[in-house]
Parts: sequence; C-alpha cells; structure tokens
Amino acid sequence: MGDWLLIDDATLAVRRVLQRENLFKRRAPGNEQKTQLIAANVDTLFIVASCNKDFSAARLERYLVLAQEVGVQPVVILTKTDLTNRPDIFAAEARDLRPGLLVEAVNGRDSGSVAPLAIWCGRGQTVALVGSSGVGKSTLVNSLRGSDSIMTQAIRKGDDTGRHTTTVREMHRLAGGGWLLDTPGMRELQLRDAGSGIAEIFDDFVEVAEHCRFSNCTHELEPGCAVRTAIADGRLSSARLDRWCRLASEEIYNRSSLTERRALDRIAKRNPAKKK
Ligand SMILES: Nc1nc2c(ncn2[C@@H]2O[C@H](COP(=O)(O)OP(=O)(O)OP(=O)(O)O)[C@@H](O)[C@H]2O)c(=O)[nH]1
Ligand SMILES: [Zn+2]
Repeated sequence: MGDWLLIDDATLAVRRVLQRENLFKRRAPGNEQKTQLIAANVDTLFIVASCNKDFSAARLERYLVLAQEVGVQPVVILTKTDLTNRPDIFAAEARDLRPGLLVEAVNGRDSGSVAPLAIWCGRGQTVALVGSSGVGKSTLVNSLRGSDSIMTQAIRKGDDTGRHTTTVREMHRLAGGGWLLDTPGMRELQLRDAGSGIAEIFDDFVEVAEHCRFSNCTHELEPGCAVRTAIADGRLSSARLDRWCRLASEEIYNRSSLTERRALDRIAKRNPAKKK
C-alpha cells in the first residue's frame, strides 16, 4: 500500500510503479523467514500517544527508532489534551526524547484543534499513523477528514488472539490532497533490523560508550565505564540507559537464529531478575 503508479491518461493502464522512497515491513506473523510489506512512500509518521496514564516515553522512543530506521520524518501527536490540566508536562517529556523533535498536542475530537496537523497532509503527502490501541488514531483520521466515516470503537472485534483491534485497513484521501494511512499492520509493527536506528536515537550514549575501557562494556559493573561516569555526572540519564540496553538486547535477540534464541531464552530463565 502506498506505491505511486504512472498511469496512461488514455487507457488508465499502469505504465510503471515508481521507485519506493521508503518501505515499512515486518516479519510475517508465524513465519521466521518471510517479510511482509506494510506501506511504501510514507513522508511523515504521526506517532500518536495520549495525555493520560497510558503515556510512555519508552514506547514513543521505539517508534522514533522505527522512523529513523525507515527514514521517515516523525511527528509526535499527543491526544486527549481535554482530559488533563497540564498537557505541557506530557509535551515536555516527549520533546526531551530528542533535540528538535516535533510535538503537537491536540484534542483529537475537535477539528479546530487538529487543524495545524494539516501542514503535513498537503498535496501528494502521505502520513502514516502509529500508536497503541485507544490513543485516538481513528478519531484523528475522522477529524482531519472532516467527517465521521470511520466508526471509532464500534468496528472493533476480537481477533484470534482474543485482543480487540481495529480491523479495517485503509488509506484516506484528505481534502488538501494528502493521504492518511491507518492500518492494523502499521499499528503492530515490531522493530526489526533496527541497529542503525537505535544507534541514531541513542547517539549520545554511543558517543560516550566509545570511551569505556572495554569495547564490549555492558555499562553495568566494569571498571572504567564512561557511560556510568556520565550518568553519575548527570550528563546522561539512567532511565534512558535502561531503555537503550533493552532495545539493543532485543535487537540482538531478533537477529539471532532459532537455536541462538533458545540458548538466550534459557539464560534469561536462569537469571530472571536481569532485564538485559
Ligand atoms: N476526550 C478525548 N477523547 C478522545 C480523544 N481522541 C480519542 N478519544 C476517544 O478515545 C477512544 C479511542 O479512540 P480511537 O480513535 O478509537 O482510538 P484508536 O487509536 O483508533 O484505537 P484502535 O482502533 O484500537 O487502535 C474513543 O472513545 C475516542 O472518542 C481526545 O482527544 N479527547
Ligand atoms: Zn561502559
């Protein structure tokens, strides 16, 4: 979904599929080897989160890694500003994740409030939405389209894992000429082959870690660990160190073969207290 086609004016035949600018893909469910293509040619990724207890900086950061990996401009959209007195606190926490990160706080149900998002939805622009269930993605789509054509919540039905998810897969044309892509596949995206995205999003850690005495330093107990020194000095945050280590070890796990994974699982079972 999302490919651009060159079409013959007269016959409407497809002449050519234009080269893809970028591509979201994931491991096909239940199949180790197969890759499933989700969306192509996305210009902007709306990372949607809500201003309530579901807000999680760690989750936002995962989506930032994904955007970096795919090469798409991320914009964090914080919804449900009407349910809090302090949307600025949520916005500040999101902005802290990355210098220059674009963050917009909106009441998704109010088309006036979401109007500023139209600048990313102009002619020929494709925006994809990601974010956990219930944060207000369908509501945003409706408000941006200026209609109520997608029923929020009413269209949910149990899938075979027993979880409730939106099951329509859609691409919405906007009045300004842009496209909004809201697909269940995008919503469940797992990070895959995300090594370079992680290194970019945590470039401050990568830089400091180069000064650790040991090149394979785990930044836990080793002497001469520059990362721990930077945390003690207040230059780096220990919460982000935890998140970096977790993403990095997930990446190693995802890349490993089935046999290697079984060995890693056995180690994890033996050391349940150790998160990494
Ligand atoms: N008060 C308030 N409620 C909102 C806002 N945005 C969404 N909601 C409500 O939150 C609930 C979930 O919204 P949805 O748009 O269905 O969420 P979703 O992200 O599409 O959820 P999934 O389809 O499960 O992925 C609905 O009851 C919406 O009316 C908002 O900005 N303010
Ligand atoms: Zn170290």
